[in-house]
Amino acid sequence: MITLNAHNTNEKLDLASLSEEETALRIENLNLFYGQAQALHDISMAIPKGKVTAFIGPSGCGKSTLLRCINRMNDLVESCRVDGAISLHGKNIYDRDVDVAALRRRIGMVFQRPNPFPKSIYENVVYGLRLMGVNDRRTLDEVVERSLKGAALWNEVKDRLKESAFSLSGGQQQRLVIARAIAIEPEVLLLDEPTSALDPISTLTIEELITELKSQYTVVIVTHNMQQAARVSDQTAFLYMGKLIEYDDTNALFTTPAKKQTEDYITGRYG
Ligand SMILES: Nc1ncnc2c1ncn2[C@@H]1O[C@H](COP(=O)(O)OP(=O)(O)OP(=O)(O)O)[C@@H](O)[C@H]1O
Repeated sequence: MITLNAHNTNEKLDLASLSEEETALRIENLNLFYGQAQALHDISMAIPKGKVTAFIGPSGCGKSTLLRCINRMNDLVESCRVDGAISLHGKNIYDRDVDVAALRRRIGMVFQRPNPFPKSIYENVVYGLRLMGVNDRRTLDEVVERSLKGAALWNEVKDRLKESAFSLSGGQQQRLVIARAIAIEPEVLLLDEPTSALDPISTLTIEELITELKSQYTVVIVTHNMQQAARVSDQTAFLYMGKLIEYDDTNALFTTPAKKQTEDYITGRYG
Protein backbone atom coordinates (compact mmCIF):
# COMPACT_ATOMS: atom_id res chain seq x y z
CA MET A 1 0.00 0.00 0.00
CA ILE A 2 1.54 3.31 -1.07
CA THR A 3 1.02 6.29 1.25
CA LEU A 4 0.61 9.37 -0.84
CA ASN A 5 2.31 12.68 -0.47
CA ALA A 6 0.61 14.57 2.34
CA HIS A 7 2.29 17.83 1.31
CA ASN A 8 0.99 17.68 -2.23
CA THR A 9 -1.92 19.98 -1.83
CA ASN A 10 -1.03 21.99 -4.90
CA GLU A 11 -3.30 22.17 -7.84
CA LYS A 12 -2.47 19.58 -10.42
CA LEU A 13 -0.15 21.03 -13.06
CA ASP A 14 -0.71 20.33 -16.71
CA LEU A 15 2.77 18.96 -17.37
CA ALA A 16 2.21 18.83 -21.11
CA SER A 17 1.66 22.56 -21.41
CA LEU A 18 3.68 24.31 -18.71
CA SER A 19 4.41 27.96 -19.44
CA GLU A 20 8.05 29.09 -19.63
CA GLU A 21 7.60 30.78 -16.25
CA GLU A 22 6.50 27.56 -14.63
CA THR A 23 9.31 25.52 -16.19
CA ALA A 24 12.73 25.01 -14.62
CA LEU A 25 14.05 22.57 -17.21
CA ARG A 26 12.80 21.36 -20.54
CA ILE A 27 14.15 18.05 -21.84
CA GLU A 28 13.58 17.54 -25.56
CA ASN A 29 14.12 14.39 -27.61
CA LEU A 30 17.02 13.30 -25.46
CA ASN A 31 18.87 10.20 -26.59
CA LEU A 32 21.95 8.93 -24.79
CA PHE A 33 24.43 6.25 -25.83
CA TYR A 34 27.18 4.54 -23.83
CA GLY A 35 29.31 3.38 -26.77
CA GLN A 36 26.92 1.42 -28.99
CA ALA A 37 24.35 0.84 -26.24
CA GLN A 38 21.47 3.28 -26.12
CA ALA A 39 20.54 4.01 -22.49
CA LEU A 40 17.93 6.76 -23.02
CA HIS A 41 15.41 6.87 -25.86
CA ASP A 42 13.80 10.08 -27.02
CA ILE A 43 12.96 11.51 -23.61
CA SER A 44 10.91 14.70 -23.58
CA MET A 45 9.52 16.28 -20.43
CA ALA A 46 9.20 19.63 -18.69
CA ILE A 47 10.30 19.85 -15.06
CA PRO A 48 8.34 22.47 -13.15
CA LYS A 49 9.96 25.16 -11.05
CA GLY A 50 9.78 25.00 -7.25
CA LYS A 51 8.47 21.43 -7.19
CA VAL A 52 9.87 18.00 -6.43
CA THR A 53 10.05 15.67 -9.43
CA ALA A 54 10.85 11.99 -8.87
CA PHE A 55 12.33 9.53 -11.35
CA ILE A 56 11.34 5.95 -10.60
CA GLY A 57 11.71 2.62 -12.36
CA PRO A 58 13.46 -0.72 -12.09
CA SER A 59 17.22 -1.04 -11.74
CA GLY A 60 19.05 -0.16 -14.94
CA CYS A 61 16.10 1.73 -16.50
CA GLY A 62 18.14 4.93 -16.83
CA LYS A 63 17.05 7.05 -13.85
CA SER A 64 20.56 8.06 -12.77
CA THR A 65 21.68 8.49 -16.36
CA LEU A 66 18.83 10.93 -16.99
CA LEU A 67 19.56 12.80 -13.75
CA ARG A 68 23.25 13.08 -14.62
CA CYS A 69 22.35 14.56 -18.00
CA ILE A 70 20.81 17.54 -16.22
CA ASN A 71 24.15 18.87 -14.98
CA ARG A 72 26.26 17.18 -17.64
CA MET A 73 27.90 14.73 -15.24
CA ASN A 74 27.83 12.22 -18.10
CA ASP A 75 30.47 14.37 -19.84
CA LEU A 76 32.88 12.59 -17.50
CA VAL A 77 32.10 9.21 -19.12
CA GLU A 78 34.26 8.91 -22.18
CA SER A 79 32.00 6.57 -24.15
CA CYS A 80 28.92 8.70 -23.56
CA ARG A 81 27.18 10.61 -26.37
CA VAL A 82 24.05 12.71 -25.99
CA ASP A 83 21.73 14.18 -28.58
CA GLY A 84 18.65 16.28 -28.05
CA ALA A 85 18.40 19.26 -25.72
CA ILE A 86 17.95 20.21 -22.09
CA SER A 87 17.04 23.86 -21.68
CA LEU A 88 17.51 25.91 -18.57
CA HIS A 89 15.71 29.25 -19.05
CA GLY A 90 15.51 28.60 -22.77
CA LYS A 91 19.25 27.95 -23.18
CA ASN A 92 20.37 24.47 -24.19
CA ILE A 93 22.91 23.29 -21.61
CA TYR A 94 24.50 21.12 -24.31
CA ASP A 95 25.38 24.11 -26.49
CA ARG A 96 29.10 24.40 -27.21
CA ASP A 97 29.48 27.76 -25.48
CA VAL A 98 28.15 26.55 -22.11
CA ASP A 99 30.61 26.79 -19.22
CA VAL A 100 30.07 23.42 -17.52
CA ALA A 101 31.58 24.49 -14.18
CA ALA A 102 29.20 27.46 -14.07
CA LEU A 103 26.31 25.17 -15.04
CA ARG A 104 27.11 22.87 -12.12
CA ARG A 105 26.98 25.84 -9.77
CA ARG A 106 23.41 26.47 -10.96
CA ILE A 107 22.46 22.79 -10.86
CA GLY A 108 23.84 21.17 -7.72
CA MET A 109 24.00 17.45 -7.09
CA VAL A 110 23.90 15.18 -4.04
CA PHE A 111 24.87 11.53 -4.36
CA GLN A 112 23.81 8.28 -2.80
CA ARG A 113 26.62 8.11 -0.26
CA PRO A 114 27.37 11.24 1.77
CA ASN A 115 30.67 12.61 0.46
CA PRO A 116 31.86 15.38 2.79
CA PHE A 117 35.41 16.59 2.24
CA PRO A 118 38.09 15.84 4.87
CA LYS A 119 37.68 19.27 6.37
CA SER A 120 35.73 20.91 9.18
CA ILE A 121 31.96 21.23 9.06
CA TYR A 122 32.40 24.97 8.44
CA GLU A 123 34.91 24.53 5.62
CA ASN A 124 32.69 21.96 3.91
CA VAL A 125 29.83 24.45 3.72
CA VAL A 126 31.96 27.33 2.40
CA TYR A 127 33.99 25.19 0.01
CA GLY A 128 32.22 26.38 -3.16
CA LEU A 129 32.34 30.01 -2.08
CA ARG A 130 36.08 29.83 -1.38
CA LEU A 131 36.57 28.39 -4.87
CA MET A 132 34.71 31.42 -6.18
CA GLY A 133 37.16 33.65 -4.28
CA VAL A 134 34.85 34.66 -1.41
CA ASN A 135 36.89 34.93 1.80
CA ASP A 136 35.17 37.65 3.81
CA ARG A 137 34.65 36.14 7.25
CA ARG A 138 31.30 37.78 7.94
CA THR A 139 29.87 36.71 4.58
CA LEU A 140 31.09 33.15 5.10
CA ASP A 141 29.67 33.00 8.64
CA GLU A 142 26.30 34.14 7.33
CA VAL A 143 26.31 31.57 4.55
CA VAL A 144 27.25 28.80 6.98
CA GLU A 145 24.39 29.65 9.31
CA ARG A 146 21.85 30.09 6.49
CA SER A 147 22.87 26.91 4.67
CA LEU A 148 22.99 24.72 7.77
CA LYS A 149 19.60 26.06 8.82
CA GLY A 150 18.33 25.40 5.29
CA ALA A 151 19.58 21.84 5.55
CA ALA A 152 18.00 21.37 9.01
CA LEU A 153 21.40 20.77 10.61
CA TRP A 154 22.25 24.05 12.35
CA ASN A 155 20.92 23.19 15.81
CA GLU A 156 22.90 19.97 15.89
CA VAL A 157 26.25 21.44 14.83
CA LYS A 158 26.31 25.14 15.68
CA ASP A 159 28.66 24.55 18.62
CA ARG A 160 31.04 22.26 16.73
CA LEU A 161 31.60 23.96 13.39
CA LYS A 162 35.37 23.49 13.65
CA GLU A 163 35.11 19.73 14.10
CA SER A 164 35.76 17.35 11.25
CA ALA A 165 32.81 16.55 9.00
CA PHE A 166 33.64 12.90 9.58
CA SER A 167 32.61 13.27 13.23
CA LEU A 168 28.99 13.49 12.05
CA SER A 169 26.60 10.57 11.61
CA GLY A 170 25.72 9.38 8.08
CA GLY A 171 22.40 11.23 8.12
CA GLN A 172 24.07 14.41 9.40
CA GLN A 173 26.78 14.09 6.74
CA GLN A 174 24.12 13.87 4.04
CA ARG A 175 22.48 17.04 5.38
CA LEU A 176 25.93 18.67 5.47
CA VAL A 177 26.40 17.78 1.81
CA ILE A 178 22.99 19.33 1.07
CA ALA A 179 24.09 22.45 3.00
CA ARG A 180 27.27 22.56 0.87
CA ALA A 181 25.14 22.30 -2.27
CA ILE A 182 22.72 25.08 -1.27
CA ALA A 183 25.48 27.39 0.03
CA ILE A 184 26.14 28.54 -3.53
CA GLU A 185 22.42 29.06 -4.14
CA PRO A 186 21.79 26.78 -7.10
CA GLU A 187 18.51 26.91 -8.99
CA VAL A 188 18.09 23.17 -9.20
CA LEU A 189 19.12 20.39 -6.78
CA LEU A 190 19.60 16.89 -8.16
CA LEU A 191 19.40 14.14 -5.56
CA ASP A 192 20.54 10.66 -6.63
CA GLU A 193 19.05 8.18 -4.17
CA PRO A 194 20.00 10.51 -1.29
CA THR A 195 18.71 8.27 1.48
CA SER A 196 19.64 4.80 0.28
CA ALA A 197 22.64 4.63 2.62
CA LEU A 198 20.73 6.00 5.62
CA ASP A 199 18.74 4.59 8.52
CA PRO A 200 14.93 5.14 8.69
CA ILE A 201 15.09 8.13 11.07
CA SER A 202 17.69 9.97 8.98
CA THR A 203 15.67 9.10 5.88
CA LEU A 204 12.60 10.73 7.39
CA THR A 205 14.61 13.86 8.30
CA ILE A 206 15.93 14.15 4.73
CA GLU A 207 12.45 13.59 3.29
CA GLU A 208 11.08 16.41 5.45
CA LEU A 209 13.99 18.56 4.34
CA ILE A 210 13.27 17.86 0.65
CA THR A 211 9.73 19.08 1.13
CA GLU A 212 11.06 22.30 2.65
CA LEU A 213 13.73 22.80 -0.01
CA LYS A 214 11.18 23.12 -2.80
CA SER A 215 10.09 26.51 -1.48
CA GLN A 216 13.44 27.78 -2.79
CA TYR A 217 14.72 25.23 -5.27
CA THR A 218 13.55 22.93 -7.99
CA VAL A 219 14.33 19.43 -6.78
CA VAL A 220 14.76 16.32 -8.92
CA ILE A 221 15.17 13.04 -7.05
CA VAL A 222 16.02 9.55 -8.21
CA THR A 223 14.70 6.91 -5.90
CA HIS A 224 14.38 3.14 -5.83
CA ASN A 225 11.75 3.53 -3.23
CA MET A 226 8.25 4.11 -4.54
CA GLN A 227 6.97 4.96 -1.08
CA GLN A 228 9.55 7.73 -0.97
CA ALA A 229 8.54 9.07 -4.37
CA ALA A 230 4.93 9.06 -3.24
CA ARG A 231 5.80 10.84 0.02
CA VAL A 232 8.05 13.61 -1.26
CA SER A 233 7.33 14.36 -4.90
CA ASP A 234 4.78 16.51 -6.69
CA GLN A 235 5.19 14.71 -9.98
CA THR A 236 6.70 11.38 -10.89
CA ALA A 237 8.30 10.07 -14.06
CA PHE A 238 8.29 6.30 -14.57
CA LEU A 239 11.11 5.02 -16.76
CA TYR A 240 11.48 1.56 -18.19
CA MET A 241 14.34 0.34 -20.37
CA GLY A 242 15.50 3.87 -21.11
CA LYS A 243 12.08 5.14 -22.12
CA LEU A 244 9.82 7.57 -20.33
CA ILE A 245 6.67 5.50 -19.99
CA GLU A 246 4.54 7.86 -17.95
CA TYR A 247 4.95 11.26 -16.32
CA ASP A 248 2.20 12.73 -14.21
CA ASP A 249 1.14 14.29 -10.98
CA THR A 250 2.39 11.88 -8.26
CA ASN A 251 -1.03 11.20 -6.78
CA ALA A 252 -2.47 10.49 -10.23
CA LEU A 253 0.42 8.26 -11.28
CA PHE A 254 0.14 6.13 -8.16
CA THR A 255 -3.65 5.94 -8.01
CA THR A 256 -4.72 5.92 -11.65
CA PRO A 257 -1.72 5.08 -13.84
CA ALA A 258 -2.52 5.45 -17.52
CA LYS A 259 -0.11 2.76 -18.75
CA LYS A 260 -0.17 -0.93 -17.97
CA GLN A 261 3.64 -0.98 -17.47
CA THR A 262 3.36 1.71 -14.78
CA GLU A 263 0.59 -0.17 -13.05
CA ASP A 264 2.57 -3.42 -13.12
CA TYR A 265 5.57 -1.65 -11.61
CA ILE A 266 3.77 0.19 -8.83
CA THR A 267 1.80 -2.90 -7.87
CA GLY A 268 5.08 -4.80 -7.57
CA ARG A 269 4.59 -7.11 -10.54
CA TYR A 270 8.16 -6.46 -11.64
CA GLY A 271 11.21 -4.42 -10.77
N1 LIG B 1 29.28 4.70 -17.21
C1 LIG B 1 28.54 3.81 -17.90
N2 LIG B 1 29.07 3.15 -18.95
C2 LIG B 1 28.35 2.26 -19.65
N3 LIG B 1 27.06 1.96 -19.38
C3 LIG B 1 26.47 2.57 -18.35
C4 LIG B 1 27.19 3.54 -17.54
N4 LIG B 1 26.34 3.99 -16.58
C5 LIG B 1 25.17 3.34 -16.77
N5 LIG B 1 25.24 2.49 -17.82
C6 LIG B 1 24.16 1.63 -18.34
O1 LIG B 1 23.04 2.46 -18.65
C7 LIG B 1 21.83 1.84 -18.25
C8 LIG B 1 21.09 2.73 -17.27
O2 LIG B 1 21.85 2.81 -16.06
P1 LIG B 1 21.45 3.77 -14.85
O3 LIG B 1 22.52 3.68 -13.83
O4 LIG B 1 21.11 5.10 -15.39
O5 LIG B 1 20.11 3.06 -14.35
P2 LIG B 1 19.29 3.30 -13.01
O6 LIG B 1 17.85 3.25 -13.38
O7 LIG B 1 19.76 4.52 -12.31
O8 LIG B 1 19.69 2.00 -12.19
P3 LIG B 1 19.85 1.75 -10.61
O9 LIG B 1 18.47 1.95 -10.05
O10 LIG B 1 20.28 0.32 -10.52
O11 LIG B 1 20.86 2.72 -10.08
C9 LIG B 1 22.21 0.48 -17.67
O12 LIG B 1 22.08 -0.48 -18.69
C10 LIG B 1 23.66 0.67 -17.28
O13 LIG B 1 24.36 -0.55 -17.35
